[in-house]
Amino acid sequence: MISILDHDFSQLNNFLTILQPTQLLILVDENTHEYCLPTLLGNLETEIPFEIIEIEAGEELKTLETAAQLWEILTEFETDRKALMINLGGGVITDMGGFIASTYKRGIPFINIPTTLLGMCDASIGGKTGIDHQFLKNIIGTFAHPEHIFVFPEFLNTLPFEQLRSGFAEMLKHGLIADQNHWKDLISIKDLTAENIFPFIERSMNIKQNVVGQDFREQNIRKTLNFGHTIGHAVESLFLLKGKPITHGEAVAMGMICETRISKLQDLISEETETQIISSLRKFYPHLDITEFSPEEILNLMKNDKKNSFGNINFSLIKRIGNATFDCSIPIENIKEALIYYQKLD
Ligand SMILES: NC(=O)c1ccc[n+]([C@@H]2O[C@H](COP(=O)([O-])OP(=O)(O)OC[C@H]3O[C@@H](n4cnc5c(N)ncnc54)[C@H](O)[C@@H]3O)[C@@H](O)[C@H]2O)c1
Ligand SMILES: O=C(O)C(=O)C[C@@H](O)[C@H](O)[C@H](O)COP(=O)(O)O
Ligand SMILES: [Zn+2]
Repeated sequence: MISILDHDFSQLNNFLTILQPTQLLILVDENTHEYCLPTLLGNLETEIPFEIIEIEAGEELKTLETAAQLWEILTEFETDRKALMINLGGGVITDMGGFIASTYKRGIPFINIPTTLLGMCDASIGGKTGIDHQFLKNIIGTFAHPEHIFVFPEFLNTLPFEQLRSGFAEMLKHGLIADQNHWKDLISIKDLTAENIFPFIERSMNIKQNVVGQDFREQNIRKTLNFGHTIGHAVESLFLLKGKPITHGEAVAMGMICETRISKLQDLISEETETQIISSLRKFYPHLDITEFSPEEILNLMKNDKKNSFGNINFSLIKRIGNATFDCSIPIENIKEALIYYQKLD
């Protein structure tokens, strides 16, 4: 269940009164500690004891090492199964916090309070939790729904532009895979500001919720939410590995350009549609220099994509704007051609 709330914390307070957890564990990173926690604490009306757990910000921390530290902290706090984890942050915090909560003592309840655009429109919804391992994105994780998602759009006021643009990529993806009008609305935005994006956030949340509602464990249609991620995740991992992390949304935007090209190479879309999608994405996202990565390196990482089966790299592709398909096994030559095409766009 999702509640979008305009500085109204009463629903959250009522939720806590009804649930009566034994303890609150509020997971934050250094930035959400500074920018979001004071608002949350200033509005919580509860006698339930709480602990603040802070980790450093960034994808680099979404690891097994951090997970082990967090599990240890919970045992030190003697956290029991009736405690509630509150994930206050972006996708790193909700992925990591959801993973810790869903595995500690085989699972304690958790709620997500997303503080980034990406978290609000995508990561906090749908119950995919997890961590990266050996630079493979989300390779260890669980499917576990939060008890509730509380969205306070005011948290976007302190979000840096690059992070807003990152979340916007997932919104564009929602338009491309499920709703032509949403895509049109989004690409018409001239200036990417929280104020301009705000009217379209709920539509993105609904698209994600609707898809997840049909296929929680990603056996079929949920794979369309992974459009842009087969290549995007591999490239995101490589930048992380080289110590030059990029945002998830930048990687997904690059992945969507390549996977749109693949959709064309597979004759799923016309040249006109291909051009429209790629030129719109390029308007919002700077070109990524991937020349230091060979196509083989990228392909190698894609071998561990979670959508693969029987040794095939399976893609989710576009059939038309607002409609996607999945489980498309693509010849290696076409994948390489799309990567070379992207390099030449610079
Ligand atoms: N589970 C899912 O369905 C899902 C979906 C999409 C992405 N993801 C994952 O989410 C992660 C990316 O999430 P993200 O983009 O939110 O990154 P993030 O959590 O790293 O947040 C981005 C940056 O913004 C800062 N920040 C957060 N809220 C802020 C605020 N209100 N004001 C100022 N700064 C703030 C953070 O400290 C961080 O530095 C990736 O690991 C990605 O794989 C998961
Ligand atoms: O919720 C989903 O399903 C998605 O694919 C949404 C993606 O935007 C998100 O990045 C997700 O974490 C990717 O999942 P993964 O299974 O490819 O790790
Ligand atoms: Zn994503």
